[in-house]
Amino acid sequence: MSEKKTSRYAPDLMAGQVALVTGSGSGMGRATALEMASCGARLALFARREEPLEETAEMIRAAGGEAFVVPGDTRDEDSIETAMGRIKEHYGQLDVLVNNAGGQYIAAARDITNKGFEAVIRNNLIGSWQMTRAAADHFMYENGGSVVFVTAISGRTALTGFTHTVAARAGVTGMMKTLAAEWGEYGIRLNCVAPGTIKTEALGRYPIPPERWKQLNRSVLNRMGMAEDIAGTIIFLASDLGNFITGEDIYVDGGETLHMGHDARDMINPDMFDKRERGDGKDE
Ligand SMILES: CCCCCCC/C=C/C(=O)SCCNC(=O)CCNC(=O)[C@H](O)C(C)(C)COP(=O)(O)OP(=O)(O)OC[C@H]1O[C@@H](n2cnc3c(N)ncnc32)[C@H](O)[C@@H]1OP(=O)(O)O
Ligand SMILES: NC(=O)C1=CN([C@@H]2O[C@H](COP(=O)(O)OP(=O)(O)OC[C@H]3O[C@@H](n4cnc5c(N)ncnc54)[C@H](OP(=O)(O)O)[C@@H]3O)[C@@H](O)[C@H]2O)C=CC1
Repeated sequence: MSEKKTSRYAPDLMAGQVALVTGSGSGMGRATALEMASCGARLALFARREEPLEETAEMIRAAGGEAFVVPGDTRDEDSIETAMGRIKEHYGQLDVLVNNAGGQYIAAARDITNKGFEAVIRNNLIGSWQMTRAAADHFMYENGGSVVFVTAISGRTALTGFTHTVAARAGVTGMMKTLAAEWGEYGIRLNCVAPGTIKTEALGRYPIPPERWKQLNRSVLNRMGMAEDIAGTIIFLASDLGNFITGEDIYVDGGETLHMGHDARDMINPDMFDKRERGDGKDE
């Protein structure tokens, strides 16, 4: 028997709860699933590829937790229905949904075709809607629950090369707020977490070397975000700690969106505050 992993939160914070995390085979989804399990939640793990999900499940079980793999695609209604049915059969309940799955490609707006735009909207907006609607239909209208969406910092700032996903994420935030207003009466809370640049497997899929990511990093905390930084905030919102929070949008970006109107380092002297260079901060 392995030793139970120590949680940053109380080990019984989510005891008795079942949580479904999409995109939990890697990155922020995996970190969230692992930490929720260490808080006592029983996990349902959802993504397209089964193998990474099984790895996450093994990590949870090795730490003494409970996890169940339900492969599926957030864009495919049938696979969502199958997943909900299997969760009902296996756990009999669903209290928390984390809509974390997503992804896009980088392209200048003038190179994005209508088909490409629609594909990214389907992956990042419609997928989250379909998951949320199914969770409400099958479980949450009756028993209440909590839904957390992972979006992006684009609510506060432009992201050139990402027009399609910026539109999708803005759609998610608007949808979340409206659902929060409509579904409060069912005891369903909905919130967003907007990550800055987070060091996950996904960044490796861009043609940018790790050292370059450090230079590109604009967090005033002088380090890149880690998946655990996002997981902690998702759990805060999803669990009873966030019991009176709904319709909120929390930025977890290390100050990346502070937007200094003027930076005295650029205007006067790059060393006037300290001698560190951008991106040499503690990174992990
Ligand atoms: C929120 C942004 C913050 C950015 C901060 C920086 C940090 C980044 C964080 C991340 O988001 S990490 C994610 C990294 N990316 C990935 O993991 C890849 C994700 N991409 C996909 O999963 C798919 O490409 C898709 C977006 C879901 C589309 O897949 P789908 O199967 O639905 O469509 P396709 O048939 O593949 O393509 C349809 C259409 O879309 C256009 N297209 C797709 N891929 C590309 C590409 N790489 N480059 C240019 N265009 C693309 C294209 O028009 C396709 O049509 P056809 O040309 O094939 O007819
Ligand atoms: N890393 C970053 O800096 C930022 C990331 N984000 C967003 O945060 C979320 C998590 O990112 P991160 O952990 O970095 O990324 P990852 O790519 O590591 O994780 C995303 C996961 O989503 C799953 N997924 C993608 N599309 C679907 C789908 N249609 N149905 C089911 N599962 C799907 C993928 O698994 P599989 O392929 O097996 O389906 C993958 O494991 C994503 O939405 C991302 O776009 C936002 C801002 C910044």
